[in-house]
Amino acid sequence: MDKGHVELEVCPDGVAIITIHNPPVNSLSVPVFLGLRKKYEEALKRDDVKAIVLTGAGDKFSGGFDITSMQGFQKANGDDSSISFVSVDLQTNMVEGSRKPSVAAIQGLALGGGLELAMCCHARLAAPKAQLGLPELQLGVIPGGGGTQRLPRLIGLPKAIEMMLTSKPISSEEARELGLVDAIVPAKDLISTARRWALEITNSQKPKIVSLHKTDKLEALGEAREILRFARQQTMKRAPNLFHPLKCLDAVEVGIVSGGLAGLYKESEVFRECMTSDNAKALVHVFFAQRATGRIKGITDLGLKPRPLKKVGIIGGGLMGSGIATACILNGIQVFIKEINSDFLQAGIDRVKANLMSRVKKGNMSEEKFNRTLALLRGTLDYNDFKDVDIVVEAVIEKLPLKQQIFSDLEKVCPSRCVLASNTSTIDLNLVSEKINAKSRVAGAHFFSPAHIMPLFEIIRTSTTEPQVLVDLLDFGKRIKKVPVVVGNCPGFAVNRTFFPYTQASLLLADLGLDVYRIDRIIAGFGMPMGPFRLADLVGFEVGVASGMTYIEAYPDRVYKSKLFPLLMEEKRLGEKTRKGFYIYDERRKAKPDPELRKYLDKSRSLAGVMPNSKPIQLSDEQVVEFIFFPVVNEACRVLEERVVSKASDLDIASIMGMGFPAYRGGIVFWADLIGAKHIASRLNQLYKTYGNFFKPCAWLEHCAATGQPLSTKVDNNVMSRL
Ligand SMILES: C[C@H](O)CC(=O)SCCNC(=O)CCNC(=O)[C@H](O)C(C)(C)COP(=O)(O)OP(=O)(O)OC[C@H]1O[C@@H](n2cnc3c(N)ncnc32)[C@H](O)[C@@H]1OP(=O)(O)O
Repeated sequence: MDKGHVELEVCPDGVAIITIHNPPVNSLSVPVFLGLRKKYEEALKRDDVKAIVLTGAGDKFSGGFDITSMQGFQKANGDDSSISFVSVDLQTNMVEGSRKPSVAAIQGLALGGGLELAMCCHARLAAPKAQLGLPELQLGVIPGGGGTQRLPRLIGLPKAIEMMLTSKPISSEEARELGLVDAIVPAKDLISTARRWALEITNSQKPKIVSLHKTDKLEALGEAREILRFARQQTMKRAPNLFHPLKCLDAVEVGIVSGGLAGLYKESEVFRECMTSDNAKALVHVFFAQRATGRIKGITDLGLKPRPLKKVGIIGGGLMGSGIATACILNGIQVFIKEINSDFLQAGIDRVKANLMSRVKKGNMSEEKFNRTLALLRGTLDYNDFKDVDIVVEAVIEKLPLKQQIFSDLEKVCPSRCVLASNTSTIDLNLVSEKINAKSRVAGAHFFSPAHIMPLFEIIRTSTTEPQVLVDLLDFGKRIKKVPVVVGNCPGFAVNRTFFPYTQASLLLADLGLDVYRIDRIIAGFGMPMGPFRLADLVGFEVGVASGMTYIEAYPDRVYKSKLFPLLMEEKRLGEKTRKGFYIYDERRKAKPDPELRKYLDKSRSLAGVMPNSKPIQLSDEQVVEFIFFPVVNEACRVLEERVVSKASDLDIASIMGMGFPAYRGGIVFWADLIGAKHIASRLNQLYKTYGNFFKPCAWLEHCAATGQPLSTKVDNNVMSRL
């Protein structure tokens, strides 16, 4: 596979243009670094070269270090000898330390190692709207090409720390204001201006700035230490399970206390250490897995192109319908929302307005943009406006006859090319489409609530869904900035099905005498956005119980039926919306533990009768995590076994985007493989002996435990059989 190269062209004015070629983002692979060294050696040696312009081919400077090689280094257990020359020998001594000035001509993006390379140059010119940033932390590593040293010296510590810790890029315009970029130049004039600039540095008409030696933007030592102390505190609060952000701050501090070069050595040491951490492996896996969800054998490799998408029809303006409508109009797609009467319609439109207004209130949307966005929404009480829609998403209550009627109507009124999708989360799509002829146009479009915020978009294919329909829905998902994952048609589809044991195992633990608030603390400490009981309050018990019933009916061999929900519901404790569930809520919806919960727990425990000798069981935090997540892994294995997803990494992404499973653990299957099937199966077998079938390991898990095969290898042939 071509891993890129570097070209050198010497112009008549004595400027050498060194260009990185490695599409699509000019990433810095080993051959690119070797090429840079070779071309720099040549340019520095040649008498006809007075100055250098460094740039990227096409419309991008560089997207940074080649992340595929990072996976290679991880597999080689951190052996990075092939790039150990980069930070000091190439970038610091050869580029930055050279007598001949270098000017970076930045277009499109300069991220990670790309920006680090640019910061070694003696000036940086950027085309408008380029993106500049150090996003390494989101890959579980730290900037390893001098970023921890040069960025603070160029723009000051607070902003540099913010850019590194958040991984968020800034625009060329902001970079110019901060001093990271010396001038903004129209793209067409970028190279010619950079050439002139480089010659002016040679002629001492412009300063030759060595970033690593700059001190004017650095705070005094005492102040710098205070800034770092505060950043560490915030980091520990925000990401208590991650060590690499703290390590990044350590590298910054060494540079401030002992000088830039000492900082570079510290940075290299930390970079190597982080690269082989489980978190970096997980986050790099997530980077590629997320981009792979849209590639499905037998669907996206058929040469089909998405059909034009201008108008979407949505049936139902409830919570889901209004959320889906919001996601569409936010991304420029016209929406017709249909309701059964004008009151419901108005309520639906008001929900969309409220969704948009919350952006305005947070300062993320102007009034003008609010009005422009809302103008894309139309309400209707009949199907007249559905004559030219491209996709319809039905989002009404979970009643099969109603859905069947709607699909019959849609088949009559919508154009024959129109995709007919249902947002059902529990009903078999084959039943939804049973009464229509156009079964090939039917698919599931399962959003997660709130639909305009949650990133996952499950696309459900039935045995009759045409590939073209899936290609259209994949495109729709991308257009509305979701991560689309195509899954098979089974109760709960991929995500809800995999996670149904999550709530049930938690309920069993509660019936075994564990404190529900402790369970929530442990699970939130593991990295979930909130614990299972807080989540149940948020979702609402009525919804929770209805979906729980689906699994009890579909998978009766492996469910746990607790009485806790019904007991709470009898007293109208329905969760956050009634301000009483497992927690009690004040007017600002802040959750507080409720001492009254005890009586419901006692009753549920006595009805369940699972506590040995009526005494609570004792479990460590780690055992609680295993008790709750190992049954989830077990169900994930069944999902793989039945080929509900086309590859294990799709389930990883679905668990992260749909359930909030921590990305730095790589997703449910990746995490399980790090632990190993052997330990998981053995623990589940112990629990199975004590508590029964709910924990019985499935065949695929047992097979992997016996053979050492990774769980993720199940669906490597990318064929879905469960449709
Ligand atoms: C030593 C250093 O300090 C360490 C580092 O530099 S670590 C790397 C730091 N850089 C990054 O984190 C940038 C990662 N990339 C991105 O954020 C985005 O890809 C981007 C903003 C560059 C482009 O986004 P977008 O236009 O939406 O395209 P996107 O689909 O993400 O990427 C296009 C292709 O380039 C690949 N790609 C992007 N950045 C890459 C990189 N740094 N290395 C290898 N491949 C990369 C993607 O995998 C994708 O490949 P595919 O088409 O086969 O799926």
